[in-house]
Amino acid sequence: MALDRLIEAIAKKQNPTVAGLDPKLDYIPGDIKEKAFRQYGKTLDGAAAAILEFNKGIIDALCPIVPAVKPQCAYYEMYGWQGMKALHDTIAYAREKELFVITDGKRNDIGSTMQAYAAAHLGKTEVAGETAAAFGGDALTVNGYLGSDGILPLLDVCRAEDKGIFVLVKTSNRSSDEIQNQALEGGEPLYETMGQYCEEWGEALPGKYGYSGVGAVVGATWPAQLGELRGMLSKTFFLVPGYGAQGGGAEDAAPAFEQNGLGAVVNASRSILCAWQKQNTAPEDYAKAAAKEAEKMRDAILTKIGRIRL
Ligand SMILES: O=c1ccn([C@@H]2O[C@H](COP(=O)(O)O)[C@@H](O)[C@H]2O)c(=O)[nH]1
Repeated sequence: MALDRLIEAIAKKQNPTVAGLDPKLDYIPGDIKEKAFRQYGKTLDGAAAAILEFNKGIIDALCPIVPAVKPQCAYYEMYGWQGMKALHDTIAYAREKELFVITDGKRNDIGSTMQAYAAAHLGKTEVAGETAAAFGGDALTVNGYLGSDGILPLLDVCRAEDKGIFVLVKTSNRSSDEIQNQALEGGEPLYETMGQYCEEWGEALPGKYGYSGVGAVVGATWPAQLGELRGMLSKTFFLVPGYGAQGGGAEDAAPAFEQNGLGAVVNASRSILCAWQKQNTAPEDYAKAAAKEAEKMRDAILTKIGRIRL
């Protein structure tokens, strides 16, 4: 089961974090952009070339440190098909370096359309009897708020292709309580019900460490809810965004973990990608600065949760 691979990588590297690859052009050193623009002009091709070179530098520096990366589709889609090619090439490069790839697409739709998303991001696409993996990540973030028919098609693909999903349960953004905290008939907040669905959907994808292939997204910006959901959802592994730029810290993320240090992987994107700007590092050392920031994040979380034991 795919999340077993993530869990093993977390334990091997003693690092329960994932580096987000959200490569805005503003975060990319001038030299990389100028080189790409000289070759392709200030065009979508030029932007995509700069993004790919930047990402490769980040991946090279981070692959001994982090178990996983999380490219956010939006930052690639905004550069058209050229950006989507950079997403494809980034995923392929990260997997070559044996990193677990969580594609952050937050996809959802009716069942038939979900089959297409499942093929695109987790499985294979059929072309006249031949098949090919379109993007080839290891897991995809999805929105469960359309209900089971939007999730079930993914589970078949996850089982067949050894992939996983992370379902939005309690998102990190400030206004997530407007809808996700609404009390249902029994008085429980909506996010709890979504969490229970993750446990139910996960029964189809059991894993060897007690967690299923259906994970939940729960923000580090909501530590009380993180702890509450950790207590309720014993088989659901958490993807925890909101660390760093959104204000969450190690203490906030800690309730996502069990006593053995398992249970969650914490994401940071901007704080890692922009570390060179914050630390006032020379632009050519952007990847070293990212590695330093990733180590700092790892150490801060390990100080709170202790050694990770399988
Ligand atoms: O609840 C959610 C779900 C996803 N995200 C995504 O995670 C990263 C966070 O980036 P930072 O720069 O570390 O804030 C980004 O891709 C979001 O789209 C989230 O923040 N919250």
